[in-house]
Amino acid sequence: MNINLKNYGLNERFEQEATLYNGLFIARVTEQHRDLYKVVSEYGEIDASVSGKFAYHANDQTNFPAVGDWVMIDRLDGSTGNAIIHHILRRKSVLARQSAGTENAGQVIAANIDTIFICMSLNADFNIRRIERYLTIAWDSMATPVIVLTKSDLCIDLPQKLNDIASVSMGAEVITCSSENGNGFDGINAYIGQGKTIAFVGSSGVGKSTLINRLMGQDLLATRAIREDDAKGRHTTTHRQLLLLPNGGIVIDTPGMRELQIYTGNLSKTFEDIEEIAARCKFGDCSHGAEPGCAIREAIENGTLSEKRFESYQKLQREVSYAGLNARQLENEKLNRMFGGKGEMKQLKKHIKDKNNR
Ligand SMILES: Nc1nc2c(ncn2[C@@H]2O[C@H](COP(=O)(O)OP(=O)(O)OP(=O)(O)O)[C@@H](O)[C@H]2O)c(=O)[nH]1
Ligand SMILES: [Zn+2]
Repeated sequence: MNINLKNYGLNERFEQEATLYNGLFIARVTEQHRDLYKVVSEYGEIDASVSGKFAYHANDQTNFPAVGDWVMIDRLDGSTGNAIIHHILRRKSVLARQSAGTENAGQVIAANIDTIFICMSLNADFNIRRIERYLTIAWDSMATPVIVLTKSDLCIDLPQKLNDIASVSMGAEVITCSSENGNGFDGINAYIGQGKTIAFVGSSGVGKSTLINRLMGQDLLATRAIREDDAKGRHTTTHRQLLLLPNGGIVIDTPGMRELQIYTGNLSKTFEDIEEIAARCKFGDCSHGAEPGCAIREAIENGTLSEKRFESYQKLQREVSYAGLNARQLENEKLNRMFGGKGEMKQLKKHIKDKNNR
């Protein structure tokens, strides 16, 4: 079997890094099941696991391979047993689940994604705070976030909603679409092409599966309507975590992406009370520090809000550090946090600029 890994997103940067590892072969992780991986190499798909040494030195969860990672394996032929993964090539982007407050290391959901489509439906699911959280996760990942407002066929007050979104989108493009009538798919397709890796996040039921099916040109993923019809679960066989789009491009859709939705969804619910109190602060941009008329500090003083709870809320509000920055400043902030080296930074900046100029 001879597979063109460029279709799977292989580029010069990874090819070059791979030359550092003599005698090993480059492959991309297409599936993860606990300790067992599926990877695709030039010779096709093969089962793989990490070497004992690798596991020993990987002191936290984020150092283990994830779907989308480029890895170096010791064989191309599975007839002599699982391939052994010896190295992960440097990740271009990392989508990780934010750990709630504490020192818990994050968990990598997928790696080397170019574009994260943050999906929100224009009817039932519409929630600006949730978009902010997803945006934070996406900016942190180093992938480019694009906001996709789904089910436009069901929306009656689009201008108002677009207005609300504009106040938080911070430079991310906003696309309005409908899988029902196909509107807006040109906007999505602009981010799709050979070797580009994309992913869809968003609450359950916003239409991610429907969208992916439409892009795939076939009903590959069971949408909710089908799952509900199907009490016996005939359609619930696990689907592929990495899909090749018919006209080029790669979709990553792991179970972790689905958990990400639940996780962020819960956060929003969990801190509803604090957001309600904060809405009563005298100043809209109150930092709940020394400002007069701060409803949060008042609530902590009179005991209606626990200080601990407010602290954990603040920890989760990583987006606060982004507030007020424009798109360019945001990119710089991200790059600064991610890289020390100037060369790589320059390269990345150019890359992002090219992307934005498209
Ligand atoms: N009217 C309308 N309905 C849609 C559209 N897109 C999806 N739906 C419906 O919305 C429901 C949920 O869609 P899914 O694609 O299963 O949503 P999902 O985001 O994949 O949900 P999870 O798999 O639970 O994460 C289904 O009944 C779809 O038929 C749309 O553009 N317009
Ligand atoms: Zn306040």
